[in-house]
Amino acid sequence: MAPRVLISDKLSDAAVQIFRDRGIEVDFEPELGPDKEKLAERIGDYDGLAIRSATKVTEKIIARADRLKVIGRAGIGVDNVDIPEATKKGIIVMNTPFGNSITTAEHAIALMFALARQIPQADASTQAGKWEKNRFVGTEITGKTLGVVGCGNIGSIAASRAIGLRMKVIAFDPFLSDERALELGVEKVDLDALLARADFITLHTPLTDKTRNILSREALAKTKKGVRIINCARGGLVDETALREALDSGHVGGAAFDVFVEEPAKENVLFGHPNVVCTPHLGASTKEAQENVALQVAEQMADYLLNGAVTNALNMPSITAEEAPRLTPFVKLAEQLGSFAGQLTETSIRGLRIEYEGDVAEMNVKPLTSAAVTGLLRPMLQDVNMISAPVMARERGIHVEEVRREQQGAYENYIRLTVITERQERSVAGTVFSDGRPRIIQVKGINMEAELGPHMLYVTNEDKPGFIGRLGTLLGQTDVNIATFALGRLERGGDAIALIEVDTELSEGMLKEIEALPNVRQVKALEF
Ligand SMILES: NC(=O)c1ccc[n+]([C@@H]2O[C@H](COP(=O)([O-])OP(=O)(O)OC[C@H]3O[C@@H](n4cnc5c(N)ncnc54)[C@H](O)[C@@H]3O)[C@@H](O)[C@H]2O)c1
Ligand SMILES: O=C(O)[C@H](O)COP(=O)(O)O
Repeated sequence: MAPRVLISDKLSDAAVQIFRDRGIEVDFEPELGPDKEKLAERIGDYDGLAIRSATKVTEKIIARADRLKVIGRAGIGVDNVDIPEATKKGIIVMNTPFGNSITTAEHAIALMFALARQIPQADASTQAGKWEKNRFVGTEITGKTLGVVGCGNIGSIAASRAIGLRMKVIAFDPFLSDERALELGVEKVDLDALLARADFITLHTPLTDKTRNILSREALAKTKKGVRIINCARGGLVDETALREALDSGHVGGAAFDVFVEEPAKENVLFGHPNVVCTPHLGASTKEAQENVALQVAEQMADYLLNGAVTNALNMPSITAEEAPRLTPFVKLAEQLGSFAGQLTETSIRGLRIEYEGDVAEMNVKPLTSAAVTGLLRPMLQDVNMISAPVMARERGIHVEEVRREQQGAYENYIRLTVITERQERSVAGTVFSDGRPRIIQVKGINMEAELGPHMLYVTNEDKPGFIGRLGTLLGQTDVNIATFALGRLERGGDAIALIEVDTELSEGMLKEIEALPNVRQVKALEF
């Protein structure tokens, strides 16, 4: 069945065409985005949801999204998506981090000019027939200082445009390296220095707990008299009430806002001030940017739904379209190894070491590690998936270590997973043969070769004659059919392991009877 995608926001038509060309069924219903009730009713029918900022993908929507595999944001900000809930449910959230950056930086520069020359006010006055030449005396921006708060993709483009306009650019961004600042030609400063020196301040950070009200009342008080403030990033970065007061007192000379604490902003404390310029979240709204993000998000979502390739996901490591088919059998092996170890572990897990050897060590092992952790945690946490597993392991204090060795041993590729508990370390290893099917090749240091089926019987025993016959007879007497039988031992007469695939689920009573056989140490039914 072809995957189905819902576009619930005003995306460029280009996205619809891409989905169709790739054989994906698509419903383009931009009116559903703002209608939470209707969206909740419909979301259960779709594998993919493509959005901009008008669709709020809340916990409630996600709870009804039983088929949903991917949410694609045609744009940058994903603060309208409940990512932890999506993660719990195994839904990938992806965005298009660069497609609208230039356009948004240009909007910030446009707003800076609008403030410097009061263009919207002068336009309104002129068209009202007033010709107020003396009222609109502006300020030249050449030689002025622009303070950039958040010098990432958009902030750095805005900085480069401002440098081109012969401004001096200073930037506050704790994650901006000295090398990058040098390369951009900006001076790295702390926030207080930026506030004290900037003639214009432009904000380009995401809205986080750290950046909320980064321009607070106190911060605004530290700015230079007459400063002009531009916000094209997110509402909530500036205390709007405090800014209004600073505008009223004349301390702040002007403010140009594209984003607001509450959107759509039908009313706002900034509205009506003569030195305020507002646009309705237009930062990304150019034909070029909208085509970029729509095309990109549709391609990314189609790649994921059709081939398992992951690009620009916020809750999953990337997998390219080329590597996706190659990784698939290894993902299965890693999950089986994790599940094997998880089902045998009864005490709390402290750590997990995953060793990749041979060919597989040269692959993108991040998804394999996620699969191994998923398998390991599933016996304890039913709802875990490849997307949520790394977060869940971290939350439970399970330290995950990846080791890669490119040299080959006896196998072309080899994955060994070691679970570390308070009491012991237990390892299980496997490989993928050229038939693309995973095999278990070592359990607790004992070599064997077993393919895992849905119902497995795991028995550890002392290597003594007669054991296999007794076990076979017992299973036969109770009508349990053996599909495959793999054996291994440390040495003659030493520890031995039997891994047997049976056609039916094993009852508790059956397991007890096997446990009672001579020389048996441990018996476990494993499900895969
Ligand atoms: N108005 C619009 O239509 C529009 C369009 C596109 C993007 N945006 C918004 O613009 C913002 C920036 O987007 P981007 O693509 O440049 O993001 P980005 O991730 O490339 O850059 C953000 C920068 O903020 C910095 N930062 C993080 N925390 C900080 C802090 N506490 N103090 C200072 N700097 C901090 C980061 O180090 C990073 O360099 C986002 O919020 C995005 O949603 C708005
Ligand atoms: O984060 C973004 O990409 C911008 O805020 C654009 O939002 P929009 O797609 O709703 O215009």
